[in-house]
Amino acid sequence: MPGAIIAHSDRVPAVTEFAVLLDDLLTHASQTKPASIDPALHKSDFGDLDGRISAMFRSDAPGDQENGIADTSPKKDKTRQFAVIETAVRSLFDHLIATTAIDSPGFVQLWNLLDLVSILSDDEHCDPALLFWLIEEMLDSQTIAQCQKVFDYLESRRERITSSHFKQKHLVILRSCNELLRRLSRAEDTAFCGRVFIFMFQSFPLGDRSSVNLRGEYHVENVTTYDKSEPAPEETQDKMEIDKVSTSQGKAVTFDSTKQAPQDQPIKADVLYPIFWSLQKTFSQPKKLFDAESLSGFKRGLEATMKMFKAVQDEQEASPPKGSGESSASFKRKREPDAESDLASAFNPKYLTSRDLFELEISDLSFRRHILVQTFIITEFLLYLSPKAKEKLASIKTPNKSVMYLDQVLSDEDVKWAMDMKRTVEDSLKFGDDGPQFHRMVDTVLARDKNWVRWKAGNCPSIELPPLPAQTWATAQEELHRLCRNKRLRPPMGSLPLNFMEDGDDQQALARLKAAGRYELPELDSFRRKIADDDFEIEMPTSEESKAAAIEAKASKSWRALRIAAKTKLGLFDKISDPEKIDPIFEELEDPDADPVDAEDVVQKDNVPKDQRPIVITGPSGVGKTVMTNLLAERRPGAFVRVGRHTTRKPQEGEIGGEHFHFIEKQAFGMLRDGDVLLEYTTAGDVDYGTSRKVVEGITNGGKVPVLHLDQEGTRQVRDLGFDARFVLLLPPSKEVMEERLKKAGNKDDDSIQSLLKAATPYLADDSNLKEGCDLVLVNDELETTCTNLEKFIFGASPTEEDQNDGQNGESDRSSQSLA
Ligand SMILES: Nc1ncnc2c1ncn2[C@@H]1O[C@H](COP(=O)(O)OP(=O)(O)OP(=O)(O)O)[C@@H](O)[C@H]1O
Repeated sequence: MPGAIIAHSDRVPAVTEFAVLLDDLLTHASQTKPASIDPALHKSDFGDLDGRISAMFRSDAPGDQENGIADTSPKKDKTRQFAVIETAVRSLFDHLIATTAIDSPGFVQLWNLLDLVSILSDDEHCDPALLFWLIEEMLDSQTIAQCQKVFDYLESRRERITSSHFKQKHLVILRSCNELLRRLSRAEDTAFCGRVFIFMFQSFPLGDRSSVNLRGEYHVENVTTYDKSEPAPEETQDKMEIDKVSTSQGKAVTFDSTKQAPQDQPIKADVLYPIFWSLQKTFSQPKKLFDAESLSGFKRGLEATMKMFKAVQDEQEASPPKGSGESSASFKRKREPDAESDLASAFNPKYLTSRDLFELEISDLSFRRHILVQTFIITEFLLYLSPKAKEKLASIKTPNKSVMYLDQVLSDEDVKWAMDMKRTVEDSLKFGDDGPQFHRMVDTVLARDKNWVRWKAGNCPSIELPPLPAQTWATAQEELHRLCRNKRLRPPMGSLPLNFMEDGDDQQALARLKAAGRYELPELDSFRRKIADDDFEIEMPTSEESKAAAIEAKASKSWRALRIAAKTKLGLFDKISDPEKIDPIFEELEDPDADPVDAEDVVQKDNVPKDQRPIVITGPSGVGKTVMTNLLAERRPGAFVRVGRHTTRKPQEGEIGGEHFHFIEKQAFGMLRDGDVLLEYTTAGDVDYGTSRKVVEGITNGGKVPVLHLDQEGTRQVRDLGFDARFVLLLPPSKEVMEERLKKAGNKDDDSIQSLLKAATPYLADDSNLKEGCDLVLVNDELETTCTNLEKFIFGASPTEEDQNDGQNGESDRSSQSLA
């Protein structure tokens, strides 16, 4: 069929000649692939492609002489070759497009032609952008439905057609995709829009700024229309709750908090309806909040909405809907039984805003989540205007002022409002069986988005690291050699430096020298966790230095562990295939009788409880979590390991990095949080705290029981996540006793002691909410007794009455132990 066009296509002999070749190549290819887009054709499907093209475009080819266009300059040769191929390809392309329907089997000729052009452009026989010029024309000439077919082709070949010469192609790709997006309706062609976006995201490098919204424009065309008329006349009592105000678009109804009827009671759904939908305007154009009046109206509207959401939630909690979080008594209208289980049916790019649907909608969990996510985003936007955020933005070197809103600074009162609102939204997002996970997902996505916002504010600096200068490379290698040399020259193990004896008097020095720890071989298993900690640091380094130190420390620990293991577990060395992973030596030997180490293991196994789930100890700071865990670890050596939280603060006196806390920089903490590495994270003032999943897993894998010390919020988070642990609440016996103990400890000033006591107030007030979800509640009166009770609980024995009496203090209402 292509032959049909040769006759009328071109009068330039070289073009005609190439058209003949094209015809021949496609006929050959059509024997390989008779119909459909897939599979893609490869170079081999076209026979001796290179040979035939080179023969045709040799500068002394006969056609050139005839046309008087022979030019020996290679550049002109290339230009001419590109022009000839493009003209011939376009002729055939135009002909095929004009004569063949995209759905007909004959259209495979066009897909084959595109594959051929892609091969020609990769091999630099034609202009690299030719394929995308043709695609662009094709998209222009087809209906939306037909364009989907073109996208089937593009998606199936994406990697291949974008892998080389991307620079020459990227503008055409961008232009065609944007043009297509302009034609698509976000509401009706949502899925197709998504395909186009995904194609762009996957084709363009991560740091490419071509499709970044650098001017910070909002998609304001997506207008949400709703019924702005007043509520039905019978709602007379609610009339006092509403106050009509004129807005720029006409009449809208907003909520007047000053006339608000009963506190904490939501207003009626019909009254809320216009207030609720009017929020959409601000969601789609947050810059409206720069106006003080709009901001205060928006705040009131949002508060009313959240109050309603909370009421719906409370009702649903009291009488959980069957199945999927549906409405309860007061929200009588029901949906189809399993409509919600189908995500596709729950998703609609446009809100349905009929007044009749409103009650039904707000009783629907997935609908509320849409609004909550919008609210979460807008509170983040407001907090981006806070003085603190402005301070951070001030450090940007080449700021993109259009997305920084430098002249807008949020007042302290509004910052507080935004923070409170964010907290309320977060609580609501956690509602429902999968709520905690949903909240976590939203939080993670938005935390990552903040990084993009900052990148945009910094004018999209390159995220590619420049190649290392040769000199740096050479220096690093030299340093490496030096380190290796040093290692070989190290003194043999055992002759460790003795200068620690120089401190203090002779008696002290002698005592230090005699210290049992100096002569005992460390337990092999003790290296397992330490190596896991080093691995963690290597994977998620705080800084380059700490990574280098961790690599060195790991090598040293691995070497020492291997030496200890060599005495008893040499048989396991065979299992080590990678010198970086010496885990096999921590396994048990297959024949327990032959291994004396097993005797120790038996003892250790007695120390480890049957239920090896982590223990979470909650309680106010200063209640005695640390002493309790230490005592437990002393009584049951090797069985319990305290999980050090990661924190962004500096170490305090007596705190050991890696044991009490893992001290890291803010940026590293952000990476852990964004990478979903943390089981829980909380912030106190400016300091972040969080527990790494990996640290907990490292301890559990080592056959020990992790003990986590968490505050109320951290405990709530791990519980929400469904973390399988045993929860123990430790309470102070009384304010006076706690104060006395803190004073006795002597490492805190009066102010700190007072603030610790203040923070402990809910725990001293016997708040029943605190006890919810706890497996054991202990009052830390007499340390030994409390620890015994804890031990009994952990090892499965029920506390005796005697135990309970033992632990009682003077107060009649605070027993030392109760199993929740
Ligand atoms: N039952 C007890 N009897 C006497 N002193 C105690 C008792 N429990 C704790 N203490 C003392 O109270 C002080 C605070 O205890 P500890 O450091 O263990 O509290 P914590 O809960 O771990 O605090 P943080 O959460 O701030 O680390 C310590 O000096 C400790 O010796």
